[in-house]
Amino acid sequence: TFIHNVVNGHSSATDCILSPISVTHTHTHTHTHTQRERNVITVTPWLAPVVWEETFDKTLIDAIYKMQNITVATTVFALGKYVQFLKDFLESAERHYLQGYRVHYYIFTDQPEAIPMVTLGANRNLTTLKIPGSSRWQEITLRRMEKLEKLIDTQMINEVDYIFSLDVDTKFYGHWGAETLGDIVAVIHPGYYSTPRDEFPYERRPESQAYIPQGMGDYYYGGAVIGGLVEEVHKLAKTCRMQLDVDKANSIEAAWQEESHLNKYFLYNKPSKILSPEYLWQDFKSKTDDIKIIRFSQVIKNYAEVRPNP
Ligand SMILES: CC(=O)N[C@H]1[C@@H](OP(=O)(O)OP(=O)(O)OC[C@H]2O[C@@H](n3ccc(=O)[nH]c3=O)[C@H](O)[C@@H]2O)O[C@H](CO)[C@H](O)[C@@H]1O
Ligand SMILES: [Mn+2]
Repeated sequence: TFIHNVVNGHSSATDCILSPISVTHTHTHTHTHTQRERNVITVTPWLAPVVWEETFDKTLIDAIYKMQNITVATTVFALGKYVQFLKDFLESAERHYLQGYRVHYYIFTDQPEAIPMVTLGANRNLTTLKIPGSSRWQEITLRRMEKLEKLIDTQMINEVDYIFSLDVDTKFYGHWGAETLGDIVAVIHPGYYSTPRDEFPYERRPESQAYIPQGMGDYYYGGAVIGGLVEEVHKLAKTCRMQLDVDKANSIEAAWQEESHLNKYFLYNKPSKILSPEYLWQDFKSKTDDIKIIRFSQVIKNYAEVRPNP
């Protein structure tokens, strides 16, 4: 292997993503001035890998997954003005996302006629699913769990192996391959990867089903990427949907809608693999030394212009 890990931190509770187990990566071949030190975790305290550049061997991973002839469903929601993001999302996915794998995009939209013509590669398909629009953006993101659950129920169990649910206001800039596949996969939110745990924007009101008490929680996960085996993602979507229903009945909406419920779910059902912020960056943020490559990123958007309500 081309990496050796030097574990030099404490292995106790997680206060901050950079501190729980500090792992320093060093190339075995020494290049003195180009080498940048990273101080990031590559495995969680429950022994799930955190995927960063240089922690995996792409050729070896492809050798494992190519043999399995897998299909990866990819769901994306584009309602209201968010249809404008589809072209860049799809074109960049066709350049970088799971190249060489069977990919089936499912696009939920209120405007099927607005879906751009994008030439898809071999073994890549796209299905459009018409759903009603909404005058509240919160309602749109909240409904993703229910739609995901129903989609898996109705057409996926026998057709698809893995699934990713992705935000549409995004673009791929670099390799996103089979190293992202796992039983149940979360991504670390780029805005909070070096934030102390007690400052994570979890839902803090006990009245909500998404409640996470101070002192608890592992990481702050982004709602823009959820992935895993179809059965596992179904369980996640169904659980979150039921919790969202309870909140709705109690007239409470979690701080960050379905993202809050996702974080609650992952507190009690640990992800088996975690994607580093290389897999969910934000275009307005400049690259830090820990990030060697930006693979997928939120584009800059004018909230007031694209969302149906403030
Ligand atoms: C980086 C990240 O993790 N972003 C999360 C964050 O803010 P974001 O600012 O990323 O939320 P957002 O406005 O992108 O909404 C999430 C997604 O809902 C869809 N959409 C939304 C509004 C609309 O009018 N039309 C439409 O299609 C679209 O697929 C979009 O990508 O919090 C949201 C919930 O509060 C979601 O959890 C997002 O995933
Ligand atoms: Mn987004």
